[in-house]
Amino acid sequence: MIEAHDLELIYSDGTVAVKPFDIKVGAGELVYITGASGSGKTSLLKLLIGSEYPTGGTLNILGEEIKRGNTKSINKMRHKIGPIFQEFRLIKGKTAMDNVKLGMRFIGMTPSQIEEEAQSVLIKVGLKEKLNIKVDYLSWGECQRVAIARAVARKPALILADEPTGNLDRDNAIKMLELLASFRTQDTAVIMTTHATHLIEGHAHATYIHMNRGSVNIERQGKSH
Ligand SMILES: Nc1ncnc2c1ncn2[C@@H]1O[C@H](COP(=O)(O)OP(=O)(O)OP(=O)(O)O)[C@@H](O)[C@H]1O
Repeated sequence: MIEAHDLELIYSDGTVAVKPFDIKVGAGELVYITGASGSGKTSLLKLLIGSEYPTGGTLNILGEEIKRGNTKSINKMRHKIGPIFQEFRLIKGKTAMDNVKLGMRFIGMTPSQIEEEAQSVLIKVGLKEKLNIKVDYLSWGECQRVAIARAVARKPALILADEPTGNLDRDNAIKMLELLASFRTQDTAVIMTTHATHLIEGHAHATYIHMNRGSVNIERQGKSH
């Protein structure tokens, strides 16, 4: 799914956000990217979403070579991933259902399949009562769930979430981590950044990417699936 060799990201002002490292992520893996504030977690995730380009090394995601200028490959890759951004990027004035359905436009389902799938995923994330409410009237936590539903309804091969526990109290953070981990299947890998190391430590069958000032240390616990 992901294969990186000597992958590096240095921003144009010279900040070394990700120091060269190698990794392979296979189908069905659950990967946590952890580290202190400013250690490079979001920068690494941006490389994996194709919103930053490697300044060194190679990166292949879902069979596409990710490098500056490879627009076609990057667009192809983006169609196969489900990103969940910190700021959600929902469309205001549209309902939860509409937001999820808009994310499913290009995946070759019939309108009735789209309707059915969008509804089923929104129910799975706990929004059965809010399907037809405009996102403008939903709470922060509910908007987060709409964003998750929109990402997973496309049936992506890779789900990538940036700091999904950020604004949540301990109990809700645990539930959110469990919800995201539940989308891992034999064909789908789930990757997320998180500050909440105390909540994920010891999770069997997970890969941990520990970041420290751009240095990357990878630890695998148990089998990946
Ligand atoms: N666009 C940018 N240009 C230059 N430097 C940047 C840019 N974005 C981030 N940085 C710097 O790169 C380093 C890593 O930042 P990054 O946002 O990846 O860290 P993080 O671990 O995700 O932090 P946080 O947990 O606070 O979100 C930091 O020193 C940050 O200031």
